[in-house]
Amino acid sequence: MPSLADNHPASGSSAPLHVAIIGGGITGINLALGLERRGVSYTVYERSPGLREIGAGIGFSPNAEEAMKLLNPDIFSTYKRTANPNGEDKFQWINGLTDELLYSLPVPKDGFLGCKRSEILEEWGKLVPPEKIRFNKTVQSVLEPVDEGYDTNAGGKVLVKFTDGSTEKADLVIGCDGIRSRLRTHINTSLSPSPFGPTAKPSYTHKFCYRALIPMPLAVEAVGQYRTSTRFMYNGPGAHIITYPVGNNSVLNILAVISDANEWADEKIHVLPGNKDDIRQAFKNFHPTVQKLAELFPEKNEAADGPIIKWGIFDTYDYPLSKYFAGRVAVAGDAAHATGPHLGAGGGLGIEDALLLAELLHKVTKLQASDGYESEVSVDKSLERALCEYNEFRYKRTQQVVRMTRDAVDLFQWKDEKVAKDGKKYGKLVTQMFHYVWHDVDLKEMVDSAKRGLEWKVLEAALEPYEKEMREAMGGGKYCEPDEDGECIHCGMACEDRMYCQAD
Ligand SMILES: Cc1cc2nc3c(=O)[nH]c(=O)nc-3n(C[C@H](O)[C@H](O)[C@H](O)COP(=O)(O)OP(=O)(O)OC[C@H]3O[C@@H](n4cnc5c(N)ncnc54)[C@H](O)[C@@H]3O)c2cc1C
Repeated sequence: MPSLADNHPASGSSAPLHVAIIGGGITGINLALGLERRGVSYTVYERSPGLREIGAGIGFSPNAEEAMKLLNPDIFSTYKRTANPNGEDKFQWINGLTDELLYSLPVPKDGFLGCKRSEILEEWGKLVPPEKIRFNKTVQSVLEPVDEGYDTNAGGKVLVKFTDGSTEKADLVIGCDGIRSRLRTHINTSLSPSPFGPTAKPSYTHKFCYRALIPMPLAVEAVGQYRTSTRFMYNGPGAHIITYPVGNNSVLNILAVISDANEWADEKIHVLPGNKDDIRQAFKNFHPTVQKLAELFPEKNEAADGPIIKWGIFDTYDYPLSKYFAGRVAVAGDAAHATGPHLGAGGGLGIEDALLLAELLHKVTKLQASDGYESEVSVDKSLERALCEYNEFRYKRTQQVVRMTRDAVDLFQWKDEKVAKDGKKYGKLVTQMFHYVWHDVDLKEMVDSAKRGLEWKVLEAALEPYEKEMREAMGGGKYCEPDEDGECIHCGMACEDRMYCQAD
């Protein structure tokens, strides 16, 4: 099937707008590669000295795979090259107390593959031309023409200020700067009066996790060949473990998620020194298979010669943004809608966001270059309309996934024990949730509808001055006001239909 990306040149043509992408994580790099493919000018600003991801696994769901194909076929082929082949095309849940199969959900053929995070990001990063990504650039603030302190010499562009004192200009700034996004704060403040005060902040979900990549021979010794060959989740009261192989079956990715009645010690830091005893304690009443998996976690963080890391799971459920943009600043990925990991959806949603943004921005450049009325609309007005479409098509779905992810972890961790242990009821719920993430969006339809909406909105904006002129030429720009007999009370003309009043 032809890809949307097939319609675009493999980069090159100079475009009349420039986009600043803040953050070189999964979302930022996918967006960069989508714009690259469509010849839209951009620069990525990343605060780290290089593209960095932690040593853990990630699985990309079928919707994410589809979005990759449509964004840029090179994204998809790189993913396929890096991803681990499925042992079996299914996702299997085990009752963690009895070690019996609870439910098995088919995944599309060769789909929902696991990768090493560091590897996939590094490989995608190689596809971005080096001159288009700037490292060691931490955004401090952004200023738009309406903001106090805006430098009027900046020609109406958005100013991006960095902590090193430097400044850059762009027509549009897209914050792909993750769960603790500065750009989200900027938008929320700009959208005043905001229902959530000055920060639409992430909050602690009362779950924390431990993550590790275990050498495969050790994992096989613990739980056997089959259980390490494909994706499994072990559910139980207050905790669950998920495992799947990555790195061409060289390591087993393992994630233990544990419920926590306490508050998180410091909301500004999402990782804290951990202790393997947390894991032992959480799974002490589970089946020996799960206890063996729990034992696979290291006692120490060897690389840092320190304690293992405990990750707080935060999301934007309690304090969401009310809109994903303000003026010419937008957010995408976790910056817009951070979600827990339990449906394996966050990364994929960021890639879907990137697809829509890339397509809409490309459309703006095409409208600007057209010889129709649309080209008379300024770039900034067209961009604001593009962001309206982006918000319209992304807000509902992404917020729904944030909510559903909280329900999913409750299900995995036996909030309702009866349902959690009943394979039929459990299967129905879990299928609904995963299918919502995987299939509830037709990405091509989303892109086409949003582009049609943009075209219409830009045309309306283009015709506005002509309409005004015409109204004025036809009598002051007021419509007739009919009396009971259908005659205008001002000019006396018959006016069953709306028409311009001829009175002076
Ligand atoms: C335990 C766990 C397991 C998960 N498993 C899955 C899974 O299997 N599948 C899935 O799809 N999702 C999964 N997710 C979610 C997924 O990891 C995230 O949704 C995804 O990484 C978000 O990518 P992002 O690019 O939006 O943000 P990030 O990855 O957070 O990237 C943000 C980037 O912005 C940079 N940055 C931040 N602030 C600034 C600044 N001021 N200036 C410049 N740069 C800045 C950062 O350095 C970083 O590089 C999981 C999450 C967790 C916690």
